[in-house]
Amino acid sequence: MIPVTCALIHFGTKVLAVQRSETMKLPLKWEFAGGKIEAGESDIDCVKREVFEELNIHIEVKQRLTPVIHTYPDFKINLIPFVADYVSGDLKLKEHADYVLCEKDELRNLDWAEADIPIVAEYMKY
Ligand SMILES: Nc1nc2c([nH]c(=O)n2[C@@H]2O[C@H](COP(=O)(O)OP(=O)(O)OP(=O)(O)O)[C@@H](O)[C@H]2O)c(=O)[nH]1
Repeated sequence: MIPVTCALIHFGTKVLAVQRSETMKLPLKWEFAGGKIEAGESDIDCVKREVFEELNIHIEVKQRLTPVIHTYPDFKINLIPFVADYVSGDLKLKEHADYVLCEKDELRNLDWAEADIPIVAEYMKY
């Protein structure tokens, strides 16, 4: 099972979602920025590192949501979500096809990676 972190990043009242590119696994699905935990790395250090690598921004982690274990046809992940605030940096997409800043109730309209669906549902009640 692959441990993966992701961040629901607040920009004021909005939250950031990113779209996977056509060449990534789960092409064109929406997700929260993040990635695989490296050996010896904490989950919070991981999410901060991945967000900077993917988006060129710094975040402050505020809260951990409930992890989701999800089995895709060819791999299984433990997806660990964090709510975070944007701190600094110009947002630049390094890997993703697109991004959107959504109000909470707009998140449901995106075509999410399956593992993210329970996270979006929990965040609705947050
Ligand atoms: N970062 C991130 N990954 C997610 C989310 N939901 C979800 O199913 N994943 C899956 O978790 C896996 C690990 O994320 P990653 O971004 O480090 O991996 P990747 O597939 O881009 O890299 P890879 O091609 O080197 O394996 C991906 O296969 C991705 O599809 C999410 O919200 N954020």
